[in-house]
Amino acid sequence: MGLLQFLKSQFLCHLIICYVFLVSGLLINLIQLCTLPLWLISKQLARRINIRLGYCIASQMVAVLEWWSGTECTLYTDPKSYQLYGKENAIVVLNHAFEIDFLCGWTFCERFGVLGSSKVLAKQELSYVPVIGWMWYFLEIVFCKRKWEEDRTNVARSLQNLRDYPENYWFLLHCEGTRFTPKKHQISMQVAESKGLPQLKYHLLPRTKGFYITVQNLRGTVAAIYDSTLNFRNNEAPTLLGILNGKKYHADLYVRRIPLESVPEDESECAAWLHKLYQEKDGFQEQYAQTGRFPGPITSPPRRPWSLINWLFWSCVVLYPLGLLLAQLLSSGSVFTIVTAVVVCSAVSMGMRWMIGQTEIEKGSNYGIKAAPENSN
Ligand SMILES: CCCCC/C=C\C/C=C\CCCCCCCC(=O)SCCNC(=O)CCNC(=O)[C@H](O)C(C)(C)COP(=O)(O)OP(=O)(O)OC[C@H]1O[C@@H](n2cnc3c(N)ncnc32)[C@H](O)[C@@H]1OP(=O)(O)O
Ligand SMILES: CCCCCCCCCCCCCCCCCC(=O)OC[C@@H](O)COP(=O)(O)O
Repeated sequence: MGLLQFLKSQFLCHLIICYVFLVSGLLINLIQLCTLPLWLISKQLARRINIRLGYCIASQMVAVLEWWSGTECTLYTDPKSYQLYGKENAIVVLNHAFEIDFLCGWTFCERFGVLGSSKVLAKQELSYVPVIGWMWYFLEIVFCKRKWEEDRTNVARSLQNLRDYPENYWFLLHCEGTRFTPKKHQISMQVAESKGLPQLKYHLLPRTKGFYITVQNLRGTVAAIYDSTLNFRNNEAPTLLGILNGKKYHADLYVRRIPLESVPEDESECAAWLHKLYQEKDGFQEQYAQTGRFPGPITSPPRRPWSLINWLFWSCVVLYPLGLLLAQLLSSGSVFTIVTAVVVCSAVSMGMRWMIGQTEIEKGSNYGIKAAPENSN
C-alpha cells in the first residue's frame, strides 16, 4: 500500500473531510437563508445565487468521488446527443440500484455544467437531512411523500414553479421509487404479473404516475428525456464509505436522448410507454451483464478542476479557525475544555455517520414492500 492509499484509509482524514463538508455546508445553508428576502425583490436573481451556493455544497461530494477516490465515469452515448447535454432542460430517467448513484449523477451534472441547478423528485424524508436536504429547499427540489393522494397536487405545483427557471437543469426521476433489493424486486414482479406486464430482471416495476405528472407539467420547457442506465464494473456495489476510504470504482452510464414530443400525452399511453422503456433498459443491463459494456460509442467527458478548487477553498475557510481553536485548547490545558472538544468531535462524527446512513440500502425504507398488498390489486 502506497503512502497516499494509506492516508486515504485513515479515520483522521475522513474526519477532516467530513468536518469541512459539515461546517462549510451549514455556513452555506445560513447564507441561503439570508437570500430569503431577495426572493421577494428578484426571484430570478435569488435562484441564480442559490444555484451557485448549491454548487459549493454538491461539488464537495463530487470532488471526493473524482479526486479523492479517483472513481472513473464512462459515458456511452451518441455524439450528436452529446452536443446537447447541458444546453437544454431534460428529464433524466435513471435506474436506482446503487448507494452512490446520486453521486454519479452529480458527477455527470458537474461535467456538463448543470450541477447547481439539477433537480430531482425526492422522497420527503431527505429534506430533513442537514446540509443537503436544507440546501434542496432553496434549489426548489420537488419532494414527494410517495402517497399519491397527497402528492398529486403538491408535486404538480412544485413542477409548475420550475417552468420559468432561469438556467438549464436536469430533472432526475427514479421511476422505480425505491432502491432495488431482491425482496422489493420479487414483490414488484408479482405486481407486474397481476397487471399482465412482462417481467424485469434488473429493475423494479416503474411507478408511472410521477413520470406522467412530470412530463405533463414540464412539457414545453423540457426538450428531452435522457434515458440513463448505470452500472459498475466487476459487479461492484459501491458505497459512500468506500469512496471516503479512497476506493476507486468504475461507473458506466448509457444515455439515450429521446425528444419529449415522442412521449404520449394520454396518461395510460404514457404509462405503457414508460413500461416499454424499462423493458428496453432491462435489455441494456442484460447486455452489460453478458459483455461488460453498453451499446453505442464511448464519449467520456473529462473531469473539471472546479470541484477540487471549490473544496480547497472551503477547506481553507473552515480549517484555519479550527487550527487556531485547537491550538488555544491545547495551550489552555483545561481538562473541561478538552473533554468538551472530544464530546463535540464525537457528536459530529456520529452525525456524519447518520447522514451517510441515509445512503445505505440496508437502512432503506419499506416502500415497495409494505404498500404492495393494498396497491397491487
Ligand atoms: C445522467 C446523469 C443523472 C443526472 C442526475 C440529475 C440530477 C441529480 C439531482 C439530484 C441528485 C440527488 C438524488 C437524490 C435521489 C433521491 C431519489 C428518491 O428519493 S427516489 C424516491 C422518490 N421518488 C419517487 O418515488 C419517484 C417515482 N415514484 C412515483 O412516480 C410515484 O408514482 C409517486 C408520484 C411518488 C406516487 O407514489 P405512490 O406510491 O403513492 O403511488 P403509485 O401510483 O406510484 O403506486 C400505486 C401504483 O403502483 C402499483 N404498485 C403497488 N405496489 C407496487 C410495487 N411494489 N412495485 C411497483 N408497483 C407497485 C400499484 O398497483 C399502483 O399501480 P397503478 O399506477 O397502475 O394504479
Ligand atoms: C465531501 C464529502 C463528505 C462525505 C460525507 C458526507 C456524507 C453526507 C451524506 C449526505 C447524503 C444525503 C443525500 C442522500 C441522497 C440519497 C439518495 C438516495 O439514494 O435516497 C434513497 C431514495 O431514493 C430511496 O430511498 P429508499 O426507499 O430506497 O430507502
